[in-house]
Amino acid sequence: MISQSRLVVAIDGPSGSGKSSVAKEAARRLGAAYLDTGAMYRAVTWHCLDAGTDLTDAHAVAQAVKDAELEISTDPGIERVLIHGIDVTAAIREQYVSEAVSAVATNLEARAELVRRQRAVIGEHERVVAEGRDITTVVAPDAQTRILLTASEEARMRRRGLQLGKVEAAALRRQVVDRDAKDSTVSNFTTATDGVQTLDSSDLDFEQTVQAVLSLVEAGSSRLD
Ligand SMILES: Nc1ncnc2c1ncn2[C@@H]1O[C@H](COP(=O)(O)OP(=O)(O)O)[C@@H](O)[C@H]1O
Ligand SMILES: Nc1ccn([C@H]2C[C@H](O)[C@@H](COP(=O)(O)OP(=O)(O)O)O2)c(=O)n1
Repeated sequence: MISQSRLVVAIDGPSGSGKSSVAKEAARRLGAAYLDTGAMYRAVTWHCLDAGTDLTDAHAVAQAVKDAELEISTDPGIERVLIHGIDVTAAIREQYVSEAVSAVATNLEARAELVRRQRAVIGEHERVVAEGRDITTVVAPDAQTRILLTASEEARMRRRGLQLGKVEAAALRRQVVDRDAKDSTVSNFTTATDGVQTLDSSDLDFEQTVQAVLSLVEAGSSRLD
């Protein structure tokens, strides 16, 4: 039984490894809040594109992120992201946002601002599952359970292709492999650092992956008892 009240679970991994869907379901079953940090990067990217911010101007991007009024649901049953009061829940998943997001995610000042906000959200909740690229290493390195969720490139491309429906092979590769290559320049989500447990989901189905995460959480909490 997972008994202690304060619980922070940190999950990182590359695109299509199952972070969002698995972390959300694990949060539901743990009665915990859920923080999708990728949605925060996507939302501020949507805002920069909407405002016509030059994504090659690092100073302008950092300023736009600092000024952004961002609200994100932490209820695993409610997916909702607002920026300056505009509901961008669906828009942030569009291909043009996926292809632009690395420009913001590789801006170190923008990252520092979002990391600060992510830590604040995590601090507001007694129990929380947070996922992204740098949660186990930068945002919440003191989390009880830290997991690097991986899957083979082939499995990740297949999953993302099924999720997106009709999408050209080249666009799929840009959204998975090329984006990960850019994002890897600022965060390490390909190899587990000390104390981070690797969970390879290539040969697991969704339910098996959720169960594996819950087992790691259980093992982590029993170590603390
Ligand atoms: N272990 C798994 N086996 C099969 N499909 C999975 C598994 N984990 C996730 N999926 C599916 O793969 C797709 C991508 O998962 P997602 O959670 O969006 O990944 P990420 O957040 O890491 O990019 C989703 O449609 C999800 O339901
Ligand atoms: N903690 C995080 C979370 C996401 N990012 C970046 C990396 C990704 O390109 C974008 C979008 O993240 P998201 O998790 O939605 O990406 P997926 O499409 O689910 O793989 O944000 C990050 O740099 N750090």
